[in-house]
Amino acid sequence: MTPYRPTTADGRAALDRIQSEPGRALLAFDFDGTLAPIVPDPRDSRAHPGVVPALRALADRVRAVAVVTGRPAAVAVEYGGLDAVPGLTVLGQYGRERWEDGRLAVPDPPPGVARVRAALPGVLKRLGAPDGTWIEDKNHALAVHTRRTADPDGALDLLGAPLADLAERAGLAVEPGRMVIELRPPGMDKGVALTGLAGALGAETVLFAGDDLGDLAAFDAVERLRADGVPGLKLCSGSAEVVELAARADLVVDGPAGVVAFLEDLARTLGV
Ligand SMILES: O=P(O)(O)OC[C@H]1O[C@H](O[C@H]2O[C@H](CO)[C@@H](O)[C@H](O)[C@H]2O)[C@H](O)[C@@H](O)[C@@H]1O
Repeated sequence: MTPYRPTTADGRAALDRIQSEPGRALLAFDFDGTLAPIVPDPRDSRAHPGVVPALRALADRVRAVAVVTGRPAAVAVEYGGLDAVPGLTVLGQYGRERWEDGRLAVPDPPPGVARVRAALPGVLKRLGAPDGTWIEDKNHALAVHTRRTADPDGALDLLGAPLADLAERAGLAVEPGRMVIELRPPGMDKGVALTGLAGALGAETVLFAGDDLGDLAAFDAVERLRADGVPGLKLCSGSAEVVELAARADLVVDGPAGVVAFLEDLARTLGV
């Protein structure tokens, strides 16, 4: 008997279905904050040590396991050691990139990304961005991180409106996240990515686990799938930093360690 009981009837129905018919289920996960603990420098991010064993155990029993991340797909694979999970799909850059079996499909970035890349250092200087502000260049997107400044929230307040203006002039979208503002191509989000993957796989049940604002689009997608008769479970990797996801989730666990414990329990329930 599993100790995990979703607080919603829809969530309980979905978890029951995953347990009774795992071969029809898609299990999809965000990376940072869900599979990997949050760390000050994004380059130091690594999956929780329990992630790969748990995903490997489940991969043989379910229809598919996927990671849907704002990271470049290859970076998530490297930082997560995810190439050890057989059959895993990684949709990177909010679904623009696809990694499978060591093969990576990446479209060209739109020209606005190069314009933002050229302008961003000058914009941050003019605004007086505090020490510790860091630009992460993801090739398809630029992320401005404030976690390592003295006042991360204050820095986000200072930078938010001007970066939104810069993104708009370059034809890019703004993606706010945990102590970060991303300027990225519009037209794709984790909901579009998850819906497309679930449809392509013919998944009859979907679980999505996330922790950050960019994961709300995937929660929206789970709700749309439910309305179409596909049971879905919204799992939140909870933190004090983001409360919006917990409010929308069927089940909240305590950060990446809680996600791993949930996956280990699911694997035990499935007899693997
Ligand atoms: O979609 P995700 O897999 O959750 O990726 C979202 C962004 O995560 C990374 O930033 C976050 O994690 C860092 C490492 O723990 C942390 O330092 C930072 O404050 C967080 O915002 C990543 O750097 C971004 O590129 C991702 O888009």
